Amino acid sequence: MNQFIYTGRAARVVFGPGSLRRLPQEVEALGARKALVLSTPEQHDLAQRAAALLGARTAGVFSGAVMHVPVEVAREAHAVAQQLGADCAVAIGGGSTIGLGKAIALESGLPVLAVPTTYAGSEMTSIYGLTEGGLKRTGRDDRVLPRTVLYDPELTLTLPVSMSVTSGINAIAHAAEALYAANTNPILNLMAVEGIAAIGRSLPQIARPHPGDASAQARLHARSDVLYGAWLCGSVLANVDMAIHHKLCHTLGGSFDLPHSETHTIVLPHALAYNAPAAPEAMRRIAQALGSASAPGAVFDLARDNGAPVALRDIGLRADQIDRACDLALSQRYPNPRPLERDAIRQLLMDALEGRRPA
Ligand SMILES: NC(=O)C1=CN([C@@H]2O[C@H](COP(=O)(O)OP(=O)(O)OC[C@H]3O[C@@H](n4cnc5c(N)ncnc54)[C@H](O)[C@@H]3O)[C@@H](O)[C@H]2O)C=CC1
Ligand SMILES: O=C(O)/C=C\C(=O)CC(=O)O
Repeated sequence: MNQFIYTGRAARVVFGPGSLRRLPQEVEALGARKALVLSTPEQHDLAQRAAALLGARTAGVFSGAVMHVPVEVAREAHAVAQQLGADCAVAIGGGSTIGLGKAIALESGLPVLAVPTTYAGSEMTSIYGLTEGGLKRTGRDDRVLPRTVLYDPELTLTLPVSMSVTSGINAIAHAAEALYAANTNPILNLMAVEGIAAIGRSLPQIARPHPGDASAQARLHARSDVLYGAWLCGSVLANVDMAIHHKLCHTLGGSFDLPHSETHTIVLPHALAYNAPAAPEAMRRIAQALGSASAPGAVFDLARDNGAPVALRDIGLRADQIDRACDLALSQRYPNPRPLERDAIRQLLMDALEGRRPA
């Protein structure tokens, strides 16, 4: 029998090709007069484009966003926002840039307008992450939830194929863990399955388009479908507890400096295999959404067949770091369908290190 608590989140979502053009209206609708535009150094030109669209509503551009939001960068960006008298932050980019917007909001309460250009899903969550002294901590605070999100699939056309695949699987991870979270509910399950299915069917079209699918329209259609899936997957992450998969990835990212979406992509099949005996219904739904008989196998194949890395060794982890990663991951308590068993988690990490396909 259903029994659940569901808190709807209040973000305004504008979705569709060309949505970026609505930026000035949407900043105005927030009641803001001066926006600080945030980006990574690599997306400085895009930030300048957003600033040009905003015209007199631009306070300035800060292009210093860095993955996992080091506290030093968060403090610097907050100081710049104060100096320039910004009353709103426009975060244009992936999870790193949106994370920086969240860090400013956490400190100052400034509203954030997010324009995501990857599939990480951070724009839909009130989860923030900050890294200090080699440790990443995450928290939840409603102040950091972006008030408005502009999803413009045209902005994702430049996302390299490799990053598109790993970022899409990062989004699948949110939905997969939602399906076995103790605090999930029927609405979230629907969104999770739909999100996984959209990403599962359209990622291969981005990575390996058939000759007939190579037109600009077909490419945009596939990008739009994956972005739609990412929106759903981010929305479900916002409402559930993160379990072993996300905790392992945060440990590997925060303490071993591994890249975020690649780490998610490699660890997810093994985290699912770990939890499979304790969460059979979630596995059935994930497998079905991906058109397969096995959830761990389907995620592994989606990565491998579309050119993503499948071994932690290949993105910089060494075998002699596994024990420390295991200790760090076990040093926190968090809900997980299967109890946290050291030997089995060590084996999970070894399998991920070597890139073995889960049985
Ligand atoms: N708080 C939350 O709910 C979530 C937070 N995150 C956080 O987000 C960070 C990772 O974000 P990601 O989106 O994976 O990567 P990212 O934001 O670090 O982007 C990776 C690189 O790709 C570039 N890039 C992004 N979009 C592009 C595009 N369309 N075209 C060309 N280049 C583009 C960026 O400028 C950057 O150089 C991590 O710190 C992670 O913890 C991720 C998911 C959810
Ligand atoms: O670091 C954060 O901002 C917190 C959450 C996530 O990164 C979610 C994820 O692991 O994709």
